[in-house]
Amino acid sequence: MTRQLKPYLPGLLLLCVAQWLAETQTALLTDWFEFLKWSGYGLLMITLGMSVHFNRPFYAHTTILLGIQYYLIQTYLQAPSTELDVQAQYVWLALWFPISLIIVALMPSRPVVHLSQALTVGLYLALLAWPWLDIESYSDWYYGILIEGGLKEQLLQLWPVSWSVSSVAIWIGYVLSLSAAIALAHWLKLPKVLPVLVVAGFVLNLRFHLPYESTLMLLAAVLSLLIYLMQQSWQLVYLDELTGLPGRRALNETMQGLGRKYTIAMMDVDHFKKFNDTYGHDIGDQVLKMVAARINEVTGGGKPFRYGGEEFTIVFSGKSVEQTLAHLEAVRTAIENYQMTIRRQDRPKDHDEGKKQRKKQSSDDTEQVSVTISIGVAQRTSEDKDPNVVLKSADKALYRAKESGRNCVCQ
Ligand SMILES: Nc1nc2c(ncn2[C@@H]2O[C@H](COP(=O)(O)OP(=O)(O)OP(=O)(O)O)[C@@H](O)[C@H]2O)c(=O)[nH]1
Repeated sequence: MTRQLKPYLPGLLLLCVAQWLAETQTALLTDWFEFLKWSGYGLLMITLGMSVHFNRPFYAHTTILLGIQYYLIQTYLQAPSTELDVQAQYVWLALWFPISLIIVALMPSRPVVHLSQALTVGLYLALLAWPWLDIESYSDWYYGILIEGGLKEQLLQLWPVSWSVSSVAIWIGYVLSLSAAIALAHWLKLPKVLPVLVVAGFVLNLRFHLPYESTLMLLAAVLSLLIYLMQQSWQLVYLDELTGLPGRRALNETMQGLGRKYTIAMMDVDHFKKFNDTYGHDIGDQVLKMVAARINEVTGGGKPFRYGGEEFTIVFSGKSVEQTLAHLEAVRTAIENYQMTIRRQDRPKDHDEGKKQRKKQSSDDTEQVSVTISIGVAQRTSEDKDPNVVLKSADKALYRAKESGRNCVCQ
């Protein structure tokens, strides 16, 4: 549970800090208001530039959405909300923001400079345009539906407390958008900043009455965007895409920072070429993910990496070979004992023939497979001080493990 919540923490923490400042530091905020306001626009420009540079359209769109929302709040919504037009615009803007975020999140992934991105901008601007271009007809419509159409009574009946109708509409809109954002971030693996931004919009609307609330929430939201964008760029550079383990670049940097005592283990999946040839490259990929997941569970303070292909490395800082052997044995046996269920490859390609056969052998459709790994391990010595030399010694020990019949640890 805590692992699932962890990605949301940086953004939520920033939102909490912004709320604390809004509650307690009014005098300080008054003195610094102009600076904070223009910093907000500056950070928006930096985030937009970085999103375009790193080809991250989702981040570019959310930065634009935040910027538009902030500009409209500063320009049009500083009047008391008892003014009917202001209230009508406020409700529309409050709902437009999370709806546009969901639209942007659902757009198919295309490069940042692509016609579809311009169309997406057009779509959310069109959604926004009516109340600002034609406020009179929009207000007539808004109040027509709400008051003459009886929607106000219906909405208020839904609510146990006597809130204003705009609060009820915003609550319903935000609860739906937040559920959609969490579902998208979780199941479609969309950026975790999406729910954080919906929460930011929600809190902003709940506490709109506080002075400086919109400026603080903009700063918190845009800083969250920047943090998530940098985190994603870091992952692109350092993490291996298939297995999610740190890759070769991360290994090289870790090796540069090692002290006087450390051990390096090199490991390689046994007969993996044969496995690929028998079951296909896609199932080979699934096996590599399974192997990486077991290696990632290594105990004893080992740091796992994907060295490349079907080779992995574990670095134990501050440990001798003897201190690591039990932990490496545990990884080796965990992989040996792991049974992966795969679909059989010999199913007939022809659809009708396939159906007939599946009836006959419905439970035979799958097959259990397992793989083993060989491990070579070496530690820093007074002769071998360079981590690259230690790595080469571990590689030689791996070769000996292969020669000794595989599925074992050699030093
Ligand atoms: N599916 C898949 N296969 C990979 C990947 N990277 C490397 N391979 C395959 O891994 C296999 C490595 O084969 P070899 O180096 O000949 O070694 P081996 O068959 O494992 O034999 P031993 O190491 O001697 O036990 C090759 O067939 C590569 O195509 C990958 O990312 N995915």
